[in-house]
Amino acid sequence: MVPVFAWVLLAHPHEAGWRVGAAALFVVAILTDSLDGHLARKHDLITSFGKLADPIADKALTGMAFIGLSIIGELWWWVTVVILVREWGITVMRFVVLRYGVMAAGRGGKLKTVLQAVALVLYLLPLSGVLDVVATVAMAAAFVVTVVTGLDYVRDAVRLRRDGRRPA
Ligand SMILES: O=P(O)(O)OC[C@H](O)CO
Repeated sequence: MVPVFAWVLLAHPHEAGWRVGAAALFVVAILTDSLDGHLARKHDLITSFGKLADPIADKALTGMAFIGLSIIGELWWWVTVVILVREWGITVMRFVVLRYGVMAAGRGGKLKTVLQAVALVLYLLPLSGVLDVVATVAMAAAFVVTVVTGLDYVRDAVRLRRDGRRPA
């Protein structure tokens, strides 16, 4: 679904209908990812693989949205670059500390994904006026929480490595 979303976003970036289509595809994709995790928890099917793979699936989708929005000139590149460095840096770190334990997504990481999703949908939609301001505020909140939770994960990884176990 990520390539289809990217195509719809980039094909006609300044036509309102295509932007609404891109936003709708994004919502379906992110809800599918979240339903997947919900079902795994509900049916007690949580695996170490799922703990590693789920955040990667989220990042593929949100990463494409951030890059696409910067390509079409809707979002500063520096915001996209900082967020991508945080997201993929944490992913690499998860694999580096794997021998000490699986660092699953925490509450902060989940909140960050929700905030990013809300901000991205608002940016994908062809909004104007006060809603444009709401979108900017949502993106600022998502940016701050993304950076802060990234630093939290670094602290957790250092602890995990030092103690040789998963942090509480
Ligand atoms: O911040 P992360 O890397 O834990 O990612 C969080 C996930 O996307 C939540 O499902």
